Amino acid sequence: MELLDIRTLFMADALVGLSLASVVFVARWGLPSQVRGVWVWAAGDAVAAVGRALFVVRDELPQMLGILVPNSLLLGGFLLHYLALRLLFDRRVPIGWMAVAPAVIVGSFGAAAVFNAPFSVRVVLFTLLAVALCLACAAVAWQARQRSMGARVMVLAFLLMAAMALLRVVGGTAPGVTDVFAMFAGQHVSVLGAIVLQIAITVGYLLCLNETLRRELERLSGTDMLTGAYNRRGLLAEMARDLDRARRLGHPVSLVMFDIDHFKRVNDERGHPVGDLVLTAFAELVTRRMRSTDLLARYGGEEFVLVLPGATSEEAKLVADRVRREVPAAALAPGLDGITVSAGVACSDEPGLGLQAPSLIAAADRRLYAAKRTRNAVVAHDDGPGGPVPLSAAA
Ligand SMILES: Nc1nc2c(ncn2[C@@H]2O[C@H](COP(=O)(O)OP(=O)(O)OP(=O)(O)O)[C@@H](O)[C@H]2O)c(=O)[nH]1
Repeated sequence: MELLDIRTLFMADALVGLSLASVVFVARWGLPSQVRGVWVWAAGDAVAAVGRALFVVRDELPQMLGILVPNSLLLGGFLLHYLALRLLFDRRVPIGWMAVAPAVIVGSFGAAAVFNAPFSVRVVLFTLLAVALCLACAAVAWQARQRSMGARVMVLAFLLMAAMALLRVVGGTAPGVTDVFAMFAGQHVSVLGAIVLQIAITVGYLLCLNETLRRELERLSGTDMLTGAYNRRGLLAEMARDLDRARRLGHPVSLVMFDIDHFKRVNDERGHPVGDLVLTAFAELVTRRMRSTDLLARYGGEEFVLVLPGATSEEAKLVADRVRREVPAAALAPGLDGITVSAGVACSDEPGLGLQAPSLIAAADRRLYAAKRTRNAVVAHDDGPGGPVPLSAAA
């Protein structure tokens, strides 16, 4: 082990950190704006790497700088990683915390330099702060562990990093150890471990980025670009989850299929951009009245599907009829009121339907077709050989 000079290992550690920073920095190009904080992570790797490199040349620096700057940069790297993780996982950034932490780091190492604190005191100080920051990073990653393999890798690596920092205190505070480059027990293991763990942490972060991108891609491929509602693909994926949940909990699921009446006339008389406004405003109107567990999808041109988990047929009829009554007065586009909608309602509780997407959609579609006979109507039943009868129609 003596063959591996500690300064050389510190330098290798710094070079690995700079390489990781470059990889993350380059990976950031072309990412959608929803993925936040990637450059903060790269900056964290780079800042910590510069801190490690400064340790190597610290004998050339005045004592004040030699103690204050490398320690602060190393701990600053952890702080930036903490911030980047909160941004990546869409957690609120604790502004107060982010302002206090650098002041604590700089203040404590400034004091250590001014009062020429012995190495053992500085090691304990560094370890306390590093362990606190590692645990804070592990805690943020822990909250995302269920949906992310990368988060699990990071939790493990941050915890090992904290454990290694604690072990280093044992050798670093032993009698006679006066310098960061002293050959104390565990010194090699701790520097080599830091190299391996910083690679593991950044690999975990890149995995998280990949998972975030995959989720975003899935979201986009299931979303209707114009209205922001689900598209047919998104509807089927989300509905499968709702139906599974309903099977487990023994709840019904209702489905309403809406169709805007005479929509072609809007396009023909007012133009497609106004038609687009009507579609968007209709989706907004329904969304404002939905529960958080309901889902709205644009099923086709001017056809929308509203899924109501837990709602009975009667409740779904009320929802559909409320929308039907509100739409004509809503002025879905400037100067354009009097638009009407028709709807077909189906519920899994009805005999012959059950918790199956195709049968619910087919029943609601059949009833919508019946409602279209009069338009401005809601139909919730198939009614005998004469076919479905509108439950409610315009007076
Ligand atoms: N502006 C706009 N129009 C669309 C879009 N998708 C489909 N359409 C139009 O929707 C209209 C649908 O017309 P029809 O199927 O005849 O239905 P309708 O005029 O509403 O008649 P009924 O349903 O019988 O009341 C067509 O003119 C399509 O061009 C879209 O994304 N934007």
